[in-house]
Amino acid sequence: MPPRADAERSLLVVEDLCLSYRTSRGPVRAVDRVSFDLRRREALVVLGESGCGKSSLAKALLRLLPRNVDQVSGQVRLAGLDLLALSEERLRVDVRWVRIALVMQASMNALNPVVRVGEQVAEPLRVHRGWSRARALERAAETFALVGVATDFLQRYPFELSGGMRQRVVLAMALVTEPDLVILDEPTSALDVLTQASIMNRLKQIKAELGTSFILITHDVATSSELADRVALMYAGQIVEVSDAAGFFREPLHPYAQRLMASVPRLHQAERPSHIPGQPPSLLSPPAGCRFAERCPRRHGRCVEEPPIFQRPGRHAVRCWLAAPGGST
Ligand SMILES: Nc1ncnc2c1ncn2[C@@H]1O[C@H](COP(=O)(O)OP(=O)(O)OP(=O)(O)O)[C@@H](O)[C@H]1O
Repeated sequence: MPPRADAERSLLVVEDLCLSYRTSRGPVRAVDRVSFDLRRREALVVLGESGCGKSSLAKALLRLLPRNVDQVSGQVRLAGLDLLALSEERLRVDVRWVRIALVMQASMNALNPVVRVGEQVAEPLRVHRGWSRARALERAAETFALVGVATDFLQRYPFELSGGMRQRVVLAMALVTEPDLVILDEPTSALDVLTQASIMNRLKQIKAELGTSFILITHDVATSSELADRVALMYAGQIVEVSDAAGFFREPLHPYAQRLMASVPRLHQAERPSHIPGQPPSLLSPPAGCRFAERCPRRHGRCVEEPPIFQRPGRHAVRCWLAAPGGST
């Protein structure tokens, strides 16, 4: 939980957020007591391997939930407004697209194939702000320029665009209403490395120019380092470390974070990258103690108990006994 002074400066404060799904094999707790805060103009990268709960977290923030969701609890406050307590109507009219836009995984493949992309980018302004078609198209053209798409592309259909261009169009759709926060779920994972880098660069410029905050969800350490001011590392439904990005990439404290960084290939590095042996635990029946213990080279007796979140100086928190006061991180 962020200290009070931080909470007051935050755009988004998430506390003890939990989400579970009903399945035929029992409840799956995909998001388990997740807490973090995000300031204006900040980019938080939620990093973690496939299945750790990143997309579920994004959906829980905006209550865009599949039917088999069993339970959502905790708090999500956007500038003081409690999103989990808000009526569905207010969430739809006042928050989604208007204040928080979500770009879902693979959404560049979900553009309407028979509508010109300019019209699709203009649509959120017509629906959520009631703007005329002409005014909305004018703003769509400005937003195309912002994301690096030539304005004559407004007239094109999705199939006439490359994957990178389609992804920029989807970003334009998220940015056109000038929301406070844009959540991007794996926005570039289907694209080649150069296109990924160019889109990340563009997001950085947009953050500086418009003051937009971002939550970027990814499994890719390299992509995440480009935009991140802060990093929240997820493992088996929980955030295990949240830290400023520079500190995280230089000297992560959680043993999972350390192993993850050691698994990333680097130039000018003598040792070969090492993969992390084993698998994350099933979210149907996670272990009672630390969830990483089974794969952890620094496991010790205390790890049979679940570690709480230990606050470190700065806005740094670690869910590991080694980070306890007097511990050896
Ligand atoms: N609708 C659902 N019903 C049941 N279980 C689900 C549902 N959606 C996700 N899960 C489960 O919840 C867990 C977290 O999934 P989630 O998609 O949030 O992870 P992720 O980190 O985003 O992974 P990926 O990047 O592969 O999508 C996984 O065990 C997944 O199987």
